[in-house]
Amino acid sequence: MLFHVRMDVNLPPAMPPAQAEELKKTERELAQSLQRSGQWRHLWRIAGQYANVSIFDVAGVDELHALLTSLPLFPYMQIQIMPLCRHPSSVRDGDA
Ligand SMILES: O=C(O)C[C@H]1C=CC(=O)O1
Repeated sequence: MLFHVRMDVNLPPAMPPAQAEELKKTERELAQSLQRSGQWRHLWRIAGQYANVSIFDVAGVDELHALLTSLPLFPYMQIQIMPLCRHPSSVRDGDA
């Protein structure tokens, strides 16, 4: 099942820079691992914002929830989720 997810990151201004860098590093490693496994299908930066638009390919909402809450930056993100289904006019076969 595909989900469109928008994540807006808001790190507290008072967070020590070294802690922020460590969080971003561990987030990057996990995000890249999930991309290689195919669960995190697309990852795009929203221009000019500390935010991304992503497409996840997971079994369902429970797996998506577990994945998102496992992200190191999860406590500092606002997340919007849109479940996707195939558009009848899409010329692509399969999903996305
Ligand atoms: O930078 C972000 O958009 C937040 C998060 C998503 C992937 C990653 O490496 O960090």
